Amino acid sequence: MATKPRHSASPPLQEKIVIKNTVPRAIELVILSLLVSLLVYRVITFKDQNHYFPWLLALLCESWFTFYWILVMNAKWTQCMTKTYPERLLERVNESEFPAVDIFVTTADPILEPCIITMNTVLSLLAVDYPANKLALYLSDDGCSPLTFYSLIETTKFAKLWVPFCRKHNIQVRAPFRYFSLKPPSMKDKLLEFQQEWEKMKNEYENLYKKIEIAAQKTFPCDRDSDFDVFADVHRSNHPTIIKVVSENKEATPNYLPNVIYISREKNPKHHHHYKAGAMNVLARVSGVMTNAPLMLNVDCDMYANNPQVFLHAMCMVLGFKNEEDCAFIQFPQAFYDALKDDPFGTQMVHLFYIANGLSSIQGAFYSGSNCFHRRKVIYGSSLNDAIKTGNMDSENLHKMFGKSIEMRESAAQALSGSNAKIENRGTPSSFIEAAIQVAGCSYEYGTSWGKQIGWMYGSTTEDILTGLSIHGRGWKSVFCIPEPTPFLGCSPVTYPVALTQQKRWAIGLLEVLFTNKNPLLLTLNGKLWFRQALVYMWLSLWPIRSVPEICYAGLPAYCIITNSRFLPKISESAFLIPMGIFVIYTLYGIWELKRLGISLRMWWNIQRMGRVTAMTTWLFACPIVLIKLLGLSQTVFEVTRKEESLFNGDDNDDANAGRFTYDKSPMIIPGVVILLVNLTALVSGVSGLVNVGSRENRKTIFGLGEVFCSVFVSLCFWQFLKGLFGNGKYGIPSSTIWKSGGLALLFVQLCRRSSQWF
Ligand SMILES: O=c1ccn([C@@H]2O[C@H](COP(=O)(O)OP(=O)(O)O[C@H]3O[C@H](CO)[C@@H](O)[C@H](O)[C@H]3O)[C@@H](O)[C@H]2O)c(=O)[nH]1
Ligand SMILES: [Mn+2]
Repeated sequence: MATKPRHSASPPLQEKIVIKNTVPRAIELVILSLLVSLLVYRVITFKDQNHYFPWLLALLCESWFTFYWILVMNAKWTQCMTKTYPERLLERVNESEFPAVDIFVTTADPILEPCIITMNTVLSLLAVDYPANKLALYLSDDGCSPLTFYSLIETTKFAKLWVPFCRKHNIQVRAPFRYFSLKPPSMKDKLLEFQQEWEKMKNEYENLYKKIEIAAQKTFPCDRDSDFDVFADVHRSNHPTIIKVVSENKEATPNYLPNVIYISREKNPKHHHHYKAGAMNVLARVSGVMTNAPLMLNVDCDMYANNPQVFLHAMCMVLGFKNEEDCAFIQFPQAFYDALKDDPFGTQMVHLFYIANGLSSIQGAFYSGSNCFHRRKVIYGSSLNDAIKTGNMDSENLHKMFGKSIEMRESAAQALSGSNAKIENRGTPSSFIEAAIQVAGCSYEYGTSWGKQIGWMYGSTTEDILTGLSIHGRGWKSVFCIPEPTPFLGCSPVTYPVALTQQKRWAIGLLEVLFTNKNPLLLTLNGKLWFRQALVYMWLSLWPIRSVPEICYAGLPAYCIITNSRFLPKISESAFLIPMGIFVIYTLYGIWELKRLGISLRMWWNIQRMGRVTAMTTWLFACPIVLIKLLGLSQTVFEVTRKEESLFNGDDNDDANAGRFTYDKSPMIIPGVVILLVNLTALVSGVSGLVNVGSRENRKTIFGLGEVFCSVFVSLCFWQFLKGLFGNGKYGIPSSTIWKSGGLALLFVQLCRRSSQWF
């Protein structure tokens, strides 16, 4: 069923499609009623228990799971999708009236984020199907690396060949490393001209690749000329601002290259630089004074544009909504190239599809940090129906909010009032270098609203979620859209330790959100965040807290077997059907949901299994880390995720080992190993106990099949850790981790034995 057509003569540029969702809703309600029945059963039978402790703990955990299930149901209740029609754009608007877009690419470390990856992202963006005079690409380099700057110069030279080639032959994949790794196009039916140009491009790209590779091996990438002088003796965490206009479209011709600007913002150990959020705010300001486009696209350095029409899809939404309030930002999905088969580490997030579609029926998708078009005025703090929106801010207020730069204040006033649409009349970026350097200074933000009310928000290592939340909190809606082919593709972690680091940062950041003044519940009470949207934000922010009930529940079956008690109804009781029903229906439903997305059974299992493992390892760790931060004892850090140029470029040179778990000394896996050891101990002692029961007539086995089944299930979830206990080299869990975990497991078993006498 489609929503009401627009009352205009021309067909719509975008449409919201509501997807029928009756069966999933019914199943979810069944699961909910079973969960509630289980809680009721527990309360009623509480007094009949010999052991109160496991029963009470199970009741508490299941209450949490029920509450969480309601949050999930709320998030997925109505499924919507937005469809765009870029082919209709030109019927509506003249190309010269397309809004300008400032493109932000962030990179932070040329080693963790190899330059060639960043440069391919840059190339793919310079080559998109959009008038080049409407675009400016800003590369923010938090690594302050001359190599990145050198690579950008060389890449821009190559782009002068590459971009016309892509446009002329309508190439679909415009990141050369991907294009040339595809099967070469069959040349038989191609013109000789194409064949020659293809060969030439391939050679040119190989040259670029080699230049960057050779430069990366030197202490300084090239001869120091005047351009590179500024990089002499800089330290990445202590240096002045460096801004270089690498290429300028002086004549503003639609077919030339977009402006290309390199930025390395000032850093000083005395000033907190706020990681990516800080970089984004500098990008917003520098681009504000230089080009001030009404839209900004932000991508991580590894997210290349895989669909050259992505800007046109975005414009369908920018121009296609009658009320701009319906479209504060446009989020395209985060998808990955060369992703590990079947998602062994559970990092690819495909199962969040239904949540994203569910959000589309509320206030719209989360902002997820990359692949997102923002309206500049929304980033500048504009709320619906307020003075900021109408641009009625006096100069004093502008000063307070945006800082002392006159150029910044003027450009902000223009952006807020919407009068920046015609950027052609501005000077070229290079005429604003001084103003740009001023606003990129590390003390510029003091006493202003940057990071608090405007720009990217500070206070969480998932600045994306916090920033999106603050936008929704001001009443705006957002749009999520998945055109074909997938608009952006990036890297997902290819080793387990990298996945752990990423997951830890997410969990810390999500939990931090709850302790800011943007707590979703506060924003519903005091702001304009919709209640249901707030519940979805709660669902997300509570990920780390979830670790506590999950770990308790995973310990319960072991506890019961060791202490010969139970936390599930006996198999002979009809109430046994309740937990069994939940397990069976939930499992089948999960499989069916993912089947509909074309996901294999194996991948479903990996996602399920890693859901448990991640909750009990990295998420658990996030809780004390955030607590320590709240107590003011330390700061949280943004650790950059390592990107691999190609899956097989790591130290494993064959794909047989791709996706195999490797381990480092990270303490994060300890709780997982403990849970595994405890459950294995329980199973062994349980089975041997069963064997012995006959000989000890007065000792009746109380725990039942349910407990044993759960214990086996938990052990299966940690199967990779079990392999790690016996693995060699990097495939083995380090012995120090095993010893520590063993000790803790032993302690747990002893405590179980003792405690069973007390409860
Ligand atoms: O001090 C910093 C740290 C990071 N970055 C950049 O931030 C981006 C994202 O970092 P990455 O390590 O790739 O994080 P991921 O976990 O892969 O990123 C996801 O999660 C982040 C929030 O945790 C979001 O910011 C990202 O957009 C989102 O893709 C990269 O381009 C980095 O270069 C900086 O510019 N400065
Ligand atoms: Mn990333």
